[in-house]
Amino acid sequence: MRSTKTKGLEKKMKVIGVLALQGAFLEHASHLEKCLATKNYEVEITIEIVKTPEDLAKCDALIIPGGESTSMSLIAQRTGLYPYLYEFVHNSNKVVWGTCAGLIFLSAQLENENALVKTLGVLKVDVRRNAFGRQAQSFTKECDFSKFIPGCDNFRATFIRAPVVEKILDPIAVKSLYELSMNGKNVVVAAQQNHNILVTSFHPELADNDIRFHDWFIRQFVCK
Ligand SMILES: NC(=O)CC[C@H](N)C(=O)O
Repeated sequence: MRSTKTKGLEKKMKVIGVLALQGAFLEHASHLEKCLATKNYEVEITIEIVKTPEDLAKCDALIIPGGESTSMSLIAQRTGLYPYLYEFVHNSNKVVWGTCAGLIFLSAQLENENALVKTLGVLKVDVRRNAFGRQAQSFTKECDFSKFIPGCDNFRATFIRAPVVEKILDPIAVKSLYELSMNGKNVVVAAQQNHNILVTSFHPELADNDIRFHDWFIRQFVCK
């Protein structure tokens, strides 16, 4: 474990990577920077923009951002990064957070539009892509996440051509954190697998100046 000394106190160091093949990676980096600038954590955190296996090798945690999962998957394969990503996300000592397309990329099973996406297959769920429809059906909803983020009862969650978890394939490993009602049934839009994998259908990185979700991710997953 890497460590650093500040004022005589030994602090563990952790590197949070943001996968930068395509999509909203800069927005995640910006929210993480705001967390580091305004909050105190028990570990020393640095942020790494990840494009190569060398970048990924530095990381303890990885955020896979929103974008287009088909493009993300194809770019990962063409750049040769795919096997390194596969190994990383299947390593239980690593932390991973997939948002939107990142959720799709991590999933074991796709209900639809699966022809061109080679997923990383680690998240034991069945996911429906574009579950709410196309871009025109994208929306922002104020959500009460206080059941798992204390006090966070009014988070403005943005859903952009969002996927949903239609079925949890391993209910021991995967816990639903938040659900929405869709066509008379509940669908999962935030979930955790074991202690180290978080997925959200929505984009906390697009919540203007609201870093509560990223702060919770750092405390709940990265600092643990
Ligand atoms: N905002 C997003 O990441 C959209 C995901 C995209 N609709 C897909 O299926 O890959």
